[in-house]
Amino acid sequence: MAGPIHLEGTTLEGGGQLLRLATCLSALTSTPISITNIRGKRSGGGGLKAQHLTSVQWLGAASNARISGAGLKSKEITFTPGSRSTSGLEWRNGGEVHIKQSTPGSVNLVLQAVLPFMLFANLGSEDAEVDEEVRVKITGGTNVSNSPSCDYIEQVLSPMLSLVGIPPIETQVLSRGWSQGGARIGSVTYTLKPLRKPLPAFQLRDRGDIETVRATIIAPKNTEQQFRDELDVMFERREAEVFGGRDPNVDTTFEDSKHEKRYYLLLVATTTTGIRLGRDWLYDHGVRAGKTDTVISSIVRKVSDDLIEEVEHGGCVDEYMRDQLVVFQALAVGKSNVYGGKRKEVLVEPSLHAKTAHWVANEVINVYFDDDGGCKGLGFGADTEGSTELAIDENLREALKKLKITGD
Ligand SMILES: Nc1ncnc2c1ncn2[C@@H]1O[C@H](COP(=O)(O)OP(=O)(O)OP(=O)(O)O)[C@@H](O)[C@H]1O
Repeated sequence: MAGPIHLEGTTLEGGGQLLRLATCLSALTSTPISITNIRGKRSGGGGLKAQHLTSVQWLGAASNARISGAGLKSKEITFTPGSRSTSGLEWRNGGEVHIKQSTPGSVNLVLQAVLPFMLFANLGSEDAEVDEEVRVKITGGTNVSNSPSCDYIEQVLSPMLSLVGIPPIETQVLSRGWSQGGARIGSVTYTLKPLRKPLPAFQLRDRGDIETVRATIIAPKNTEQQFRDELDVMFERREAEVFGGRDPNVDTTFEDSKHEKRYYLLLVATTTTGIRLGRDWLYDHGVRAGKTDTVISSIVRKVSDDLIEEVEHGGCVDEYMRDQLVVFQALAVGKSNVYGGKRKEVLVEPSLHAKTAHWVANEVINVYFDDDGGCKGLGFGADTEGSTELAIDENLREALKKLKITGD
């Protein structure tokens, strides 16, 4: 029998996303994998942090996997899932799933690892009551640097997934949990509906015009007015860059961060075709007396610069969505396309995270991403994997051409 598929953890981005995607695809498709040098490109020696370990253990339990080597800081694991037919619905526990972290590790990186499993796992399982909702409560950090915030999940990821055919995911933040330095553990409940049918291929090609921008500010209460004023000035000055020729439509919400060192801003643009582009920044340092204005204006400047860059490329995904959609393209039935936009007439290259996700999907389930962001998915859960299209061998196609019969 062939051994597990080996993945070298320093490949491309070489971080935690490689591990999350690989174990999730492994668990779903019952494909044994081994990963060496886990998070090998991260400082501090790499290896599994609590957040990564939580995800691996949850996926392992849900797929009846044998896991060897998994512990805090471990750099190598072998993950051998049991047969999915025996996993059934055990992981759902009557529609409730509770994943506890005792550290403020990002709840949304745990979600990133487990969500595709939860959505797809019951496809093809005869006993599955697939229309039942699942409430997933995860504790940890709700707003953590270098990861999606709960606000991003609610305002960007969930609406984008709805556009590609995943039922809307409802977000309920029960309490905020902030990352290191005065860490606080929070919790959030996501309510989702596992898929009843294989995911059809999807096309995200038409960006449309920017219709609205929503600004979400979470900061110490006494900074609300400064933030609002700074945003008003920015939008007045940069209206044309954000909205093109359309009337500006900005909606701003403010929440007290209840933490003197936590300033968070998320800007989300929604287009006429329903596309969402989001950019954010969590500023988590102390602010010296008299410097609050400077800090707020640099947060607003940075996030608006980033959003405008996303608007200007004309693509249907922001940098982060692009890698987070990869798993859905990889599992869909048929060829999905995601237009990433152009800068100076040249296609925007996928980020290193996106290229890493392409590589992992190729290694574990043998699907291929082309340079334009297209991928013919595995067709997970379909009777014949990947086959809504009639598969015609190239030789046969040539022969048919000679007979003037097309196979298209
Ligand atoms: N500001 C953001 N908004 C939305 N998503 C984000 C943001 N920053 C990062 N991400 C996403 O979070 C994921 C981070 O992956 P990464 O491999 O860096 O994870 P990690 O577990 O933090 O790894 P490591 O600890 O090894 O850095 C990627 O999917 C990336 O798109």
